[in-house]
Amino acid sequence: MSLRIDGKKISSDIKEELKEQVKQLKEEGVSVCLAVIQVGNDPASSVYVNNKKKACAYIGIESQAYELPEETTQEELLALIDRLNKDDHVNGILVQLPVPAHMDEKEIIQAISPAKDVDGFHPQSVGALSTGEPGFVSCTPAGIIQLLKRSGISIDGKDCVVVGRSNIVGKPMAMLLLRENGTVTICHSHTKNLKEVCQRADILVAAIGKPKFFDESYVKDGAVVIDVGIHRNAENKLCGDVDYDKVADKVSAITPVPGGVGPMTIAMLMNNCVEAALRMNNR
Ligand SMILES: NC(=O)C1=CN([C@@H]2O[C@H](COP(=O)(O)OP(=O)(O)OC[C@H]3O[C@@H](n4cnc5c(N)ncnc54)[C@H](OP(=O)(O)O)[C@@H]3O)[C@@H](O)[C@H]2O)C=CC1
Ligand SMILES: Nc1nc(=O)c2c([nH]1)NC[C@@H]1CN(c3ccc(C(=O)N[C@@H](CCC(=O)O)C(=O)O)cc3)C=[N+]21
Ligand SMILES: [Mg+2]
Repeated sequence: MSLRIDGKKISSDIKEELKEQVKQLKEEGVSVCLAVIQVGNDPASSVYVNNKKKACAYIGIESQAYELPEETTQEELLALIDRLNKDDHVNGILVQLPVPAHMDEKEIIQAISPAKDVDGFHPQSVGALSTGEPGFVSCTPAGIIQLLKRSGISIDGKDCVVVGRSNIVGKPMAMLLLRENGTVTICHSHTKNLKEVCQRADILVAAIGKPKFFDESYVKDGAVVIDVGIHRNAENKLCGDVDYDKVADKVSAITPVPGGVGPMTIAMLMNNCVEAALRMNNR
């Protein structure tokens, strides 16, 4: 029997804590406001953006939604970001990724003030994470650390294998596991003997974006498996990078998709917004 790590429950515990904190702050005259920018209308992005708005409403965070047309120019988007950077009422700014192909994602990320970078994607935030300075941490990996901690799973001294090296998931994940004193290996598409490397993991984080890629042959008996992948099939059913049914019996703990890492990403975004408001008010 393995533990099914309940991200839905843990994220709702965190949202409950944040709701209480936001209520307290309001009484002290401090409000929290997140600006969410979506360019174009990719349906998957719209689902996530909606989940973010709902979470804001639940916690008592004001959300401003900017739904810009696909044809928006880079200059128009940069002008909006500049305006939001200067608006003292706005604490967090998020540009939903991916942006349309004609836009420069790197320049957009760098335009957001690090003080409002609740996604933790700005190079200054990334640098702060790696040197241990205060700064915003990418929500998905931060959420995974919370899932482990709140499930009583220790990271200290464990062999951690992260498969995937994207700037928003794999790399910050590795850095956070290192900060928690894990022994960290990062794998990617050039890794030789991927299966053998994964079989050594006490904690395996799957973030490659390939549906049900990891079956029982990739995991050690009793390992902890974190599934970051999210895929929607023709019947609108969600699955992860891990073949849950094949892996679950062999491991000590595993996150499901949906209801695992995804809800935690949203909860950590809310946490970063509250953090941004606290800092802007010198708390
Ligand atoms: N639940 C959540 O909150 C979130 C979920 N996601 C999901 O997580 C998954 C990963 O997202 P993201 O990090 O943005 O993905 P990217 O596509 O940016 O990165 C994928 C990474 O996986 C590596 N990779 C791809 N195929 C293989 C393979 N066969 N063997 C080993 N490594 C491989 C790539 O290697 P290389 O660098 O060599 O190309 C790359 O580093 C997606 O399914 C995404 O939808 C993402 C963000 C949040
Ligand atoms: N600037 C930016 N910041 C992001 O944080 C960001 C982004 N762009 N682009 C896309 C990825 C993906 N992402 C998810 C958020 C919530 C769920 C989530 O709530 N998942 C639910 C299911 C949701 C559903 O029904 O589809 C679950 O797994 O249970 C998933 C994925 C944030 N991302
Ligand atoms: Mg994120």
